[in-house]
Amino acid sequence: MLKNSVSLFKKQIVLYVLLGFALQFASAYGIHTFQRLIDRISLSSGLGQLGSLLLLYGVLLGACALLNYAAEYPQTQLPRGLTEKLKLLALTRLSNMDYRAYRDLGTGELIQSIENGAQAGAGIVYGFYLRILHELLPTLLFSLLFIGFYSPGIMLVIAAGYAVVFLLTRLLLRFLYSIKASLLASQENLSRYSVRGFMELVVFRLNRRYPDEIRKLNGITDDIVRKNVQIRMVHESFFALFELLIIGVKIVVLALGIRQIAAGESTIGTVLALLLLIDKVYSPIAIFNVIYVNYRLDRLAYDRFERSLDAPEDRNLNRGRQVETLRGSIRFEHVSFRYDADRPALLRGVSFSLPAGSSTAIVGLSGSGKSTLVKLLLGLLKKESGRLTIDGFDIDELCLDSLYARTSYISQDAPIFDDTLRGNLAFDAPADEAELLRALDDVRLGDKLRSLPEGLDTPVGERGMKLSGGEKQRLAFARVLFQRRDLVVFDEPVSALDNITERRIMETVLDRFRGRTLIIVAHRLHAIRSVDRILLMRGGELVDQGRFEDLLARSAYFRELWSKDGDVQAHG
Ligand SMILES: Nc1ncnc2c1ncn2[C@@H]1O[C@H](COP(=O)(O)OP(=O)(O)OP(=O)(O)O)[C@@H](O)[C@H]1O
Repeated sequence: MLKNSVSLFKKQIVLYVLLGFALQFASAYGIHTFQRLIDRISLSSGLGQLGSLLLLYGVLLGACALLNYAAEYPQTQLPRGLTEKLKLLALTRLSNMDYRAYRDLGTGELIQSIENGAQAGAGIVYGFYLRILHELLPTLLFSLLFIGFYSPGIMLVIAAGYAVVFLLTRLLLRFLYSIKASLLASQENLSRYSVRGFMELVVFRLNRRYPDEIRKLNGITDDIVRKNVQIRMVHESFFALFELLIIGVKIVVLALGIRQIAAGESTIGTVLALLLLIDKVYSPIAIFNVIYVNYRLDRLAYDRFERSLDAPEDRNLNRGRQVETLRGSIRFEHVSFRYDADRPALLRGVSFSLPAGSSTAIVGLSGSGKSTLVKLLLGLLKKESGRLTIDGFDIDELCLDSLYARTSYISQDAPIFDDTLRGNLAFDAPADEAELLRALDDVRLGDKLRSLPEGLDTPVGERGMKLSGGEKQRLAFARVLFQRRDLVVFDEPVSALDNITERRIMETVLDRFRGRTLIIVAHRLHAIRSVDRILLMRGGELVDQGRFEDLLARSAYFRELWSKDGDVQAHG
């Protein structure tokens, strides 16, 4: 992902590096010009040329200021741009991810890991590689060039200083590495616990868990603050030691310089220029050590981020035979599936065949595998064995994205997302307002809509929090009615509806989708009495199938379910 995001900023990167070389050349040449100026004045020689030297010095200082200003543009754009693009690339990867791998990711941890990882990725590119190319390399190159010109012997003192700095850094890194690793883990934990606390107010309030949750988060926050302070203090100790080292080198150079001036072997200008160049030549090495430490720490966060998104892609989401038209005949032949390799298969040898344009209900007790079956049929989960065809084509050969263009699905868990009513019905696609209203009227949400001052532009809140459970389900129904796709799959769409609303909506749905393939997972059997076929699931097996009356007549298990359903209706 890092390479992809870098390739988006090629031009800015080249500009940034060139500006760095130009700037450091102007700066080092400026010091050299300064030395010549001082020597002309102190030695009172050639004062006639002072004006042109002064002008050159001014031009070089001015060029430094302008180049510094010009560098502000890529300097601001690159780190921000790289961070944001990495986040987008993370979402792109997520959008193609295998559904099961996605289910295994924890939202809170993932969000924090993406935030940390995107910043770390930008830190690696901008804070490390580009800083070396833009600043450290040119500074070092031009400073050494001019120092070599004045006094090659000083290079030895500089080399000895470099060795000390490197030894210090190695010690530092080992220490910082372990603090950073545990800091990242604490940050992800903090995010995980706070996200669940923020999202699940009712669960935590009614179970009276907030004081404990806050206490737990308090401990983690203290730990994060402590580790951040530790990292900072260790970093700063390096700078303090480094400054002492430079002071030592400068005193030695000054002492030698004074002796040489007294002996007439050097000039005041040369000693001043050397002192300035020593600062310049050491600063890249100090900066390098700090950014190298940061680079290694960023790598830690970035690798964590890559790992969390390093899940397999859905192999036929965007590949395979395009579904141009969908008649909707579905066939399962001895299909088996398991969630965990070390546990027995959940679905075993399931076989059935649904003609195009028929309506089917899948019924059975909780945990019998109904939702799993539906997710296999939609290609979200992949079967372990057997054959599953849609319109005669093996689902593994179909391009799922083209199947989804012709399919509507309402999942069991909140099918509503954070947007307006209009957004939840039509996403961002332009939609005919009258049609949207008709769909809302069909699910008895028309009156509610007309009472809202913002109408279709009313926000529904995160996961539809501003709607009742039944309104959420009805809004999801309205989306499906509005979409009018060829294959429609509902996974327990009516659990939050009262009997009267449920019956009306089911009648509307069966009527509107007559002639299209309709599959409904249902707990309440009275709602699906009129479907063409019922699949009866028990413990991961398809134990019977047929019309409602036929099953009632021949299946004791179906009668048992029906009698429980009757109890609910009688008491509900
Ligand atoms: N991601 C998963 N990993 C492991 N096991 C899972 C996973 N999802 C579901 N299961 C298990 O598979 C079994 C069947 O689940 P499924 O959701 O298909 O049942 P269901 O018949 O739709 O139940 P319900 O009527 O309660 O929705 C359950 O025992 C469930 O715990």
